[in-house]
Amino acid sequence: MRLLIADKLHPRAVEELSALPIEVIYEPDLTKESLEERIAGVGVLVVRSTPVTAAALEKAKTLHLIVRAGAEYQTIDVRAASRRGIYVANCPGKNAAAVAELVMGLLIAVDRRVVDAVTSLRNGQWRRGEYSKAEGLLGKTIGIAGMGAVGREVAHRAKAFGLTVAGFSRSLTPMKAAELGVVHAHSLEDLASKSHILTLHLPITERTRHIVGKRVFAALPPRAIFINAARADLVDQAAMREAVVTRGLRVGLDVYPDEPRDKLEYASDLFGPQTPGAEASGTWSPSDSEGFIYGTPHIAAATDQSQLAVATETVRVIRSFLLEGHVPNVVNVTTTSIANFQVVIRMQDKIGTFANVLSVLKRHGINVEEVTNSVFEGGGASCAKLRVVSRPSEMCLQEIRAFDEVLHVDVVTLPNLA
Ligand SMILES: NC(=O)c1ccc[n+]([C@@H]2O[C@H](COP(=O)([O-])OP(=O)(O)OC[C@H]3O[C@@H](n4cnc5c(N)ncnc54)[C@H](O)[C@@H]3O)[C@@H](O)[C@H]2O)c1
Ligand SMILES: O=C(O)CC[C@@H](O)C(=O)O
Repeated sequence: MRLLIADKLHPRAVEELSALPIEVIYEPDLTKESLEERIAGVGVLVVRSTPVTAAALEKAKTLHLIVRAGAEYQTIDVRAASRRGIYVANCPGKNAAAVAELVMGLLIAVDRRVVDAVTSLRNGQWRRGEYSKAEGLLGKTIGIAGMGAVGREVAHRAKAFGLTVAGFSRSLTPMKAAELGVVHAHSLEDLASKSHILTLHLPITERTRHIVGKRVFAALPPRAIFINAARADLVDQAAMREAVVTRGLRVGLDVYPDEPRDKLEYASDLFGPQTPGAEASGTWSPSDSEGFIYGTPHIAAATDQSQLAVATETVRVIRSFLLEGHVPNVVNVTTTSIANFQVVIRMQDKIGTFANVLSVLKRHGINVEEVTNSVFEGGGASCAKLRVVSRPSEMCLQEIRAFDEVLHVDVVTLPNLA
């Protein structure tokens, strides 16, 4: 089988994958288009940000598994993969610490105007008075939207800075919030109204797209700090820029709506003055009462620690698939079965017995949803468990029992498996 790594992956993982019984092809520069040309004949695909489209999957006749070496998987057409019976797995939480570290970095950088202070020193200036006006973090409240892997890492670090943590998240109940030591918010606006700092750690979905707009910014106090190291499309960009001008919002970003993929240039007016008509110049820096935007070029997950943790998890997923037939972190296998009954069949482990049982079920119009089969020591007998939607009739069961090789047949109503 062939394994194609279509993005940069930590060298240690490439080495470990090469020790598995699979031919490893490392092509980190593949793009959406060139992947379509290279995917034929591949059994396992590893990607980070290279998109996997339905068009590529059309050509992926031998593909079994796609591993996204990262947290989310929206760059993969998961529906198209599911239609073709291809597993999609990810590496949840493995880069969370690195993202949280950058969030804390952006937070302090924004509060202390570190970037402008350094720029000023680089220009030969000593503007100590101007850069001595930070508000400080101790005693403030940070609102965390999305208390998943990254959100919790941020909470942990924020507490060490003496911040009160408030959280809003889909499944965060007041009781769970109390257990985590965070103030519970029942909505994003409620969270903003309780916070001096708002940081986003939500996934992008149809429900969360542009979830942060005018009302959320209006609920934040003037001069609040806003951090987004999650996804740009969570935010109404125009509303954010307006809040910078009208409410002195101070912003730290790692993600952008128009991130360049294969270029080294990024022409943007985001980091200059936001006031309409104000001229940007190389030496412009915000006054101490002005809002502003700082940014990093989508590097939150890019620490060596994080890349190694993600790569190690990628190897674990592939090794488990190849050696045990099990896919950890799979995201596209249904977890809710429509089966209502389990047919338990003990039989002699002989060629054709199982096929005979299936042909009886087929004749009686019964579709099998899930199957497990265990072989007993010595190899003489096996026990198959077939999950089905409708209860097989007595006649159907009698036909199965009539085979000499069938030792016992039982039907159990799910989820009562005793
Ligand atoms: N900048 C980067 O390099 C970088 C790196 C890693 C992750 N990320 C992004 O950070 C985000 C969070 O990552 P994570 O690993 O913590 O994910 P996660 O799945 O562990 O956490 C997401 C949290 O959001 C909550 N949530 C989902 N939908 C919600 C909704 N509609 N309303 C309220 N809460 C909702 C979930 O319950 C969960 O607690 C993702 O968007 C991810 O892509 C960015
Ligand atoms: O691979 C990367 O560096 C991007 C990471 C991040 O955006 C993710 O979704 O995990």
